[in-house]
Amino acid sequence: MTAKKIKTAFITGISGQDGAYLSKLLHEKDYKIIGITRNNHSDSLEKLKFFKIEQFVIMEECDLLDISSVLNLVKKYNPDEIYNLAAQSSVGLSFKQPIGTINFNIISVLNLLEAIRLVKNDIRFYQASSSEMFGKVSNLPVHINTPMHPLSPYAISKASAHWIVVNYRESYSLFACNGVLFNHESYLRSNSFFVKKVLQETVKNRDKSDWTLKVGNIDIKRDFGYSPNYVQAMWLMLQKNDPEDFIICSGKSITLRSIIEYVFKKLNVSLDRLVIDNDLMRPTDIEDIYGDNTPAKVKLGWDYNLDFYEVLDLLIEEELSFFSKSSNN
Ligand SMILES: Nc1nc2c(ncn2[C@@H]2O[C@H](COP(=O)(O)OP(=O)(O)O[C@H]3O[C@H](CO)[C@@H](O)[C@H](O)[C@@H]3O)[C@@H](O)[C@H]2O)c(=O)[nH]1
Repeated sequence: MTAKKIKTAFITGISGQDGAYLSKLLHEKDYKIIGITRNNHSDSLEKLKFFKIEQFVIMEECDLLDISSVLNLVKKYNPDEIYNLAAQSSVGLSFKQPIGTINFNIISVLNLLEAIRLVKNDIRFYQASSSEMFGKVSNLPVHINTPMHPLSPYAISKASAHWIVVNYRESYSLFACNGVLFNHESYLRSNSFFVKKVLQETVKNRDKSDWTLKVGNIDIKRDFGYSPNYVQAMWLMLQKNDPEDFIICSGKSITLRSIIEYVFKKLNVSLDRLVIDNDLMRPTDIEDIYGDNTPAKVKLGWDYNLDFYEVLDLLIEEELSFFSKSSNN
């Protein structure tokens, strides 16, 4: 009997929400995981500690803008798979830091692909691509070939990275693919993002008489899903026989206002607490977007049927439970 080969995976951006859920998934599948962060601070491990898996991940500090560091790391571990989740991932921040966002989100991808091409061209590469790059869409749902009209520096950077991946696949026959993920949430989401901000602030402050929830444009629609299920699609994409890009989404959009109304109702909070703050509006924003997840379901066997209100029920429960634990400590 031959022993099962242990696969090695790099996860860049391991300290984020998706990094933690993907680490958990790969750990359950017996992968050797190399977690790559910009700074190896103890807070990079926070989300891995949530699942008590930090001791199973080898952490490496690497500046993805520095090709020599990337080359050395690839030579050191000879990974089978690279999941590139590292990015300046905030659309809002990208308007304030357009050059930093565009520089990092494009050059880091090029460095990783160059390292694969030069060192070991059978490494399978997953790129965290984004629905943001479709931007101003005139025909919904979005398909993988829908024309792009990016509306932010972040979206422009992700569109460029997306095409770099396609170009390396077509030019050098690399197993490189884009997972075009729409908004996806979880308890581990950073609180600078809309859904987590609404949940965390409301659970924490709802009994304070002077508290208000300040938000930007909430009369727009987005396609929201659940992160633990979305990382499964990332893994499935790298197990296929041939590399291909996929849209990963729920298939439906809902207004941000309806999310606030749902959360407030569940937590008995009056809508008088809602304040629209013009400073939180973006110079441009997508009005409505949802995608077609049929190819992911059919070709990858990806299973996703959650309605976002079901996801919200789950997230409200988790937020309440962790908030009461932290208040009791
Ligand atoms: N963050 C935030 N967003 C707000 C607020 N008020 C309204 N919004 C609106 O809420 C929507 C969602 O914003 P975010 O949760 O910040 O996420 P995002 O900009 O859509 O980007 C996320 O999803 C993309 C697609 O998967 C990712 O590519 C990106 O990295 C990020 O995870 C945006 O239209 C934003 O303008 C607020 O107070 N805070």
